[in-house]
Amino acid sequence: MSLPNDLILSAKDDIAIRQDLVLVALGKRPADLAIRVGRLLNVHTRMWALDQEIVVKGRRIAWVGPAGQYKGEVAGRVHYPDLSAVPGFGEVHKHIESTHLTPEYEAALVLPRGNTWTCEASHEFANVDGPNNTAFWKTARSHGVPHKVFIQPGSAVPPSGWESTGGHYGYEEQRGFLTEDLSVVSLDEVMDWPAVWDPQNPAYERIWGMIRATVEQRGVVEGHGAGLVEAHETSAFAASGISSDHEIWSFEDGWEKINRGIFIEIRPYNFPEVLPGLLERGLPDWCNIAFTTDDRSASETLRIGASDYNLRSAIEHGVPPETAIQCVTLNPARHMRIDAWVGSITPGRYADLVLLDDVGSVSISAVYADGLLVSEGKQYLGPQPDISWPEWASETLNIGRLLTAADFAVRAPSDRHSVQAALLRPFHWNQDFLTTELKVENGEVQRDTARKITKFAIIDRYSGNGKLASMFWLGCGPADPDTALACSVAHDSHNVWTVGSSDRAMAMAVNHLQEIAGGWVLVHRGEIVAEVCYEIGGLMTARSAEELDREMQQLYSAAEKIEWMYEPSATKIWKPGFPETLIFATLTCLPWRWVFVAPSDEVPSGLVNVNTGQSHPVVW
Ligand code: HPA
Ligand SMILES: [Mn+2]
Repeated sequence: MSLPNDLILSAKDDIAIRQDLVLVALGKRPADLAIRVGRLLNVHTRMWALDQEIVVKGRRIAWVGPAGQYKGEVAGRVHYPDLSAVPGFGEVHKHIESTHLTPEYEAALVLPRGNTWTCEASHEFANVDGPNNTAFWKTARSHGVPHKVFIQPGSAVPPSGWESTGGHYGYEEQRGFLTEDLSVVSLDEVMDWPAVWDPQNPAYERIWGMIRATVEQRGVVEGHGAGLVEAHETSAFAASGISSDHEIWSFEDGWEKINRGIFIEIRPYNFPEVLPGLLERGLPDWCNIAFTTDDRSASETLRIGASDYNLRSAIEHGVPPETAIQCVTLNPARHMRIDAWVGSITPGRYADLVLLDDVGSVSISAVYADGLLVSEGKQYLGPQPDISWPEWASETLNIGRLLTAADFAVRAPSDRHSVQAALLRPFHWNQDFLTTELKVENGEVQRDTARKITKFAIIDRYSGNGKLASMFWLGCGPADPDTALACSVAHDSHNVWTVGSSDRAMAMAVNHLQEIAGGWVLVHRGEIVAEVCYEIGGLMTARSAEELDREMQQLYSAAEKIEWMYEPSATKIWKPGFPETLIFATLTCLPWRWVFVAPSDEVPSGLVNVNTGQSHPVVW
């Protein structure tokens, strides 16, 4: 009798799998494997049980209990007497796109680090190709990859009412996604807060349509509540039906939200500000807390780890290991309503185990996912399919023409020797943009490197009409002459951005970016000195983490030869040196106000206030 392959979760297949598991659990049908471990953490009781056996059929757990007591037949047995088994680690909020690897290579990177399932916050790829987003995220799993991706279609598609991208989601789209199969579980981070509270906002109908479709299908509405801390704001955030927040930047932020029923998803770089307060208060119940990655590049993951790093860091901050393990397993699984499939080592769930030789330091000896031994140490042993991604995934930059230096000129009103100019910084969260006076030469407004003022441009990569907007930014970009950096990762619309000390270098960088179908291009003193290919969606590459890291290291070393301008800004993730975090400087969600977007009829200059809808010329 053939069983479904149990890869893409459908209710029909799940029932067939469970009917078989019932008979295996009763010993009436044979099992495939018995994994005997020194001890096993039951995350439902937060207690260890000694000398346990996990009996596996197919990809699932059929039976768990004291070693030797299972009465059915078992085809194979393995025994790890000195290891502690904990459930596979899950990510409740992660943009796999930010690893910049396609899902089959993400799996090879994160499985050895204990991460066996991920709730993919997919507004990134969804803004590149909205119609194919769910198909994209099911492809690797359909090829048998044992890392499970639970798909969260993006509410931020497009991210604000003043942007248009490769996707446009509303009620009908979200209803369709949620009825496809069980792998689509929620609505990705609702983060356009003005579109939630303000009926006058142009995206109000669209956002509430997506929320309604999610509620209708009993999905989870995920949130992004950066800067919403005050009682009325957090009450409104919770009252909307938004169920979580991962933008927890302070203890007060997390405390105000968790006390209003909001599930808090804490990222490791926020641990120092958030965890001590929770521990000092002796928080007795951590079930409404998860630890999660959000965004982490392949290079950073190779350097510090994946979910294992999140767990290790929380333990180092004083969270008891067993409680911390619940925060990366059962808590996020329950929050996302997928705890029937992942989050614990119990019958019916996927056979995902992390075998630790030391719990406190999260030292991983081996990982099982779907009942398969997928890693020993850092060595990935699982399937590595060679997926030939279709053109809708690999040809996604549609600027439509080669650009010239003249395209980047900011022209002054006639007969002016100087103008007033609007300035933004990376992560400029002030009520107003900055203003300054800039010189005019031959009718064009000039940069002022001495005051760290350079030009930043956003190029529409979707319409094919080759439109772009340029303005002046403070405290970022290269000081060296004829130098520019271009990238096709521009959260969350993922147009193309470039920052540079000459219009010629900016045009050169963007034109080469078009040749490599997306990624990074660095031009130094008029020469292309480094490139990194993100050929899938302009966001990811179908290569190993190690291969991508080698290319990133070449970019970093070329960038070290350049003087990068810097001014502190509103967040600690903005640092001196190579401005890699500029990929996040084009966000248009909370807590931004004035933002720079690709030009449109509504916002021809690209400069708009997402709270008020007010736009403004970049010079006057
Ligand atoms: N919030 C909003 N957009 C994003 C994030 C985030 O945490 N990460 C990547 N895009
Ligand atoms: Mn967010």
